Amino acid sequence: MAGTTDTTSSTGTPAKPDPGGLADVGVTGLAVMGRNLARNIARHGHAVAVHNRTASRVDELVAEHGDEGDFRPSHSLEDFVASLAKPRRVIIMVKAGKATDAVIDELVPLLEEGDIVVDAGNAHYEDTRRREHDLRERGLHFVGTGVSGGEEGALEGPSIMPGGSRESYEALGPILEDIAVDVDGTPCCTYVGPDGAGHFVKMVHNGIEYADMQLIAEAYDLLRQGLDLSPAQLADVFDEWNEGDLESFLVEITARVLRHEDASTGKPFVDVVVDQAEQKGTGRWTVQSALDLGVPVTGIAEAVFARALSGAAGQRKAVLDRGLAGPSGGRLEGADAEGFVDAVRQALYASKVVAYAQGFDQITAASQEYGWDIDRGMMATIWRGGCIIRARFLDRIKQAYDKDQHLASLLLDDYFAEAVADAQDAWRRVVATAVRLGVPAPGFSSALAYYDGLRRDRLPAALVQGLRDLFGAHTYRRVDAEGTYHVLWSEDGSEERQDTQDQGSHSPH
Ligand SMILES: NC(=O)C1=CN([C@@H]2O[C@H](COP(=O)(O)OP(=O)(O)OC[C@H]3O[C@@H](n4cnc5c(N)ncnc54)[C@H](OP(=O)(O)O)[C@@H]3O)[C@@H](O)[C@H]2O)C=CC1
Ligand SMILES: O=C(CO)[C@H](O)[C@H](O)COP(=O)(O)O
Repeated sequence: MAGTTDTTSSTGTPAKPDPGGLADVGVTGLAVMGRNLARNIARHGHAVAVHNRTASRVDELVAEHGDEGDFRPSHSLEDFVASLAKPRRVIIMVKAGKATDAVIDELVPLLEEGDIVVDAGNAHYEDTRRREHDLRERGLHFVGTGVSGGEEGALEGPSIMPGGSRESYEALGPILEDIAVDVDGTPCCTYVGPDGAGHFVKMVHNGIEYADMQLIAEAYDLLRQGLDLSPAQLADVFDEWNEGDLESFLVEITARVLRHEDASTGKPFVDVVVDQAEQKGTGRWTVQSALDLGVPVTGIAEAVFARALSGAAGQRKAVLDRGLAGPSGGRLEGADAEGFVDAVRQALYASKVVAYAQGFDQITAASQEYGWDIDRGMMATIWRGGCIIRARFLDRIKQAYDKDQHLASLLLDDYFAEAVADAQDAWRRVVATAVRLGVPAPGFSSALAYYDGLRRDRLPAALVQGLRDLFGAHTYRRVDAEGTYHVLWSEDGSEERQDTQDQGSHSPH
């Protein structure tokens, strides 16, 4: 019963708040995300204890929204912990990194065995693994959970990706599923896997978010440069695309941003914004992790590098001042222009499929590496609503993994294989046009290169292996025999088998 020691009925239904009793759950860190998450929890009938380092945020929350539910404000962590029913469920929603460690250090001595500490910020999954290990040793559950949806999602229903122990999910899951957004009767929240799994999946979500936005930006740039369409005309194009396979939150808000006019100048808003994309780091983390796991996430990497290039202001100015050669440029005319808008739509869709396929490959690799046993179909399910990358085609991804849990690549699923096959002529045309016009489209072109690489029977990696063997005796394997080999490049050019003593020093071939 809420307000005593138990907050959910045996069916997992939230119980009615008891104003005199203890709180069901606590949130510390009441900036935009924590404040809205606490309001969401309270609106769902749970008594929520609220705390923030700077006490005024607590008072503001209660003054402005106290009538939305049962808030239990505290100005000290001691009072905050004392106001919670046991096992205590504490959600930390503060700045990722040192701030999270500082809050955990202060919180842990106040807790008891069996209590649950939830980090709902954007933590690095390696930090989460470390914290989970340390807190487990002290008898506490540590749940690293991804929360996506931004300020509005936190309030109206985010997508939630919790990791940690299964046992902790038993106690926490009902509240999280309650506040998560619902799509077709399914909450966008599920248990992801042990220790850092939740934060890993959130990190990849953000990486895909970077790739998605880069592709959208390239589509906009190509159409603006190639066809001279205005931002307002492009807003209509994105609106139309949002009616079809590309339907997604990011495409929807692209139309809004492109249609928006700057109040002080009357110019299109997009033309008064400094063209340097910033980043808080989750995209970079995704690429760093992918490098360690050996998974090509070219779409995400190109997006991170494109932001870095945009931010290299000094270098860009120096190049602009000097002027570097490019194509004569010009707009697309006649047959070149005909059908180009739709070609870009198809290129965007195909490139997006590649970016998601790569992101899911990274989840697969990490799940194997860390023994997380992540259900990829469920990840697609909980990304269908609430989060920034929510999109119609996540239903298709869910269906693909429902059909084959061991699918080696999303590109192999019949639906996606056919969709990309249908789009490929347009995709090639768009990439070729971008090259011809000198419009940078690293997302589109790297996605196509990845697709073509994956399709190839033989790759030039064979030559790379030969070069490595020549300059560094790094060895190679043969297509027609087991073992590893080395050519005696500086002797008579004969081949040696390297991996077995008893095979003799020269290859039988
Ligand atoms: N903003 C967004 O759209 C999203 C954010 N996130 C993640 O959610 C978390 C919260 O984000 P957001 O709401 O934007 O807030 P911020 O990331 O701006 O963090 C501000 C909060 O952190 C607290 N804080 C900072 N340092 C400390 C410290 N040393 N000790 C105690 N508290 C500290 C602040 O307290 P004080 O008021 O005292 O300064 C404040 O409550 C972050 O991890 C973020 O990455 C996740 C998804 C989306
Ligand atoms: O977590 C998020 C959504 O789920 C944020 O949108 C993300 O932090 C934005 O990242 P960046 O500032 O690096 O673009």
